[in-house]
Amino acid sequence: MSGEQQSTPAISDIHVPPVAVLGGGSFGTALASIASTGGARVRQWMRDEALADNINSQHINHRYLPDFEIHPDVHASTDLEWVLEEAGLVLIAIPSGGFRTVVRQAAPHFNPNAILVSTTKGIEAQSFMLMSEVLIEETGSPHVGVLSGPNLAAEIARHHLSASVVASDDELTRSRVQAALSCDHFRVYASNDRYGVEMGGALKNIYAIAVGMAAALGMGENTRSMLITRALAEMSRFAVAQGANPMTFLGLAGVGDLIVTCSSNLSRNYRVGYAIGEGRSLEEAVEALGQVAEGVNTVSLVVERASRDGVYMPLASGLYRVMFEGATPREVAVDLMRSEQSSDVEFTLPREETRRAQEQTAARDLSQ
Ligand SMILES: NC(=O)C1=CN([C@@H]2O[C@H](COP(=O)(O)OP(=O)(O)OC[C@H]3O[C@@H](n4cnc5c(N)ncnc54)[C@H](O)[C@@H]3O)[C@@H](O)[C@H]2O)C=CC1
Ligand SMILES: O=C(CO)COP(=O)(O)O
Repeated sequence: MSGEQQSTPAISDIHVPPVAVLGGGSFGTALASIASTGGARVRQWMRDEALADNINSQHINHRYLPDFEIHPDVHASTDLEWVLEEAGLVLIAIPSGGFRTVVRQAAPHFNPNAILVSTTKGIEAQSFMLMSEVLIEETGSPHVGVLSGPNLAAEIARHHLSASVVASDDELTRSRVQAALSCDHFRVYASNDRYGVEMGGALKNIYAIAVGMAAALGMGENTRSMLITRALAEMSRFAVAQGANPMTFLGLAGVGDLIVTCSSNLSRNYRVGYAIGEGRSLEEAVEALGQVAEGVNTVSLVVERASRDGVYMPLASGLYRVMFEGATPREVAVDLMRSEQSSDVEFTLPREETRRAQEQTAARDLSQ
């Protein structure tokens, strides 16, 4: 051995393969630009030829991110085979409703060792599968991950400092994504709780609708804070019952994403909730949006699953009643305020203990 000191390999030493982004919406476009800024060769697939031409000639996605200049090295195309040619990292930003169809179409063109990453925050309706599970089922790849975090596309596009989480049990997937997507305005943290990270991204959309609704009804910051915090309790209760690690909800893909989506008018889910709170029907709210708001479908799927599994989810159930059963937001708010007074952090004081203490106190009072 020579006497020279070996330096520790840094993330900048990791090879960044050509990147393919599937999806021509706001998030796919923001991610393509980040990867290009980081130095990767980037091709972006979309089904709309005019939009692809637009991106290539003017470097603007007029339909989904009109005020933002895309990195000039991003090449858009409707030719899936060309986009996937040589791609070592594939980022999939297709809404959950079309995700499996696109993956099935793309699968024959994936390179055998390509890293496949879902950035979609939704649940498949028929199967209740998360998108990384769909990816594994469709491809059998060992290099599957998810990217999720507080990542409003329009803010990323404006180069506001942002961070996300790559989650995978495959180390190679985590480090390649960190290397490909890190740049001066974007950081990527790693997690091995793929299920928890992905569940966090899907569930927070439900609560963004609820908080948007409360904002439209003129409720204040105490209300917002109560809703966000109880939402965190509720979503982690549900996700843990399905197999997630509760600690994941303390991170960017849990509380981080919940805060941003419940606080910003840039969130489409928040905007749908706001429109309903102003008195619009769900159909009107979704049509006026013209983009995907995953929470609209997620709420039905989660409420049904929670009822099957006996998971207590008063906020999601109340929202479901407003969105699909004609209850008014005010009725639901009153019901929620009068419902069981439970424990704050269930991981320290279980709900059952609070209930038992209340029953014992009531029994003692009755006997006096
Ligand atoms: N926009 C954002 O700030 C963020 C979005 N996401 C997630 O990314 C996913 C995609 O969202 P966005 O890009 O924001 O949506 P978007 O509404 O801006 O665009 C959706 C894109 O997907 C395309 N698409 C829909 N169905 C398709 C199909 N069957 N085949 C081919 N293309 C299809 C549309 O043509 C459009 O280009 C969603 O699950 C969302 O939750 C995640 C983080 C941030
Ligand atoms: O996931 C997001 C931010 O992290 C985007 O939220 P919306 O889909 O509600 O716009």
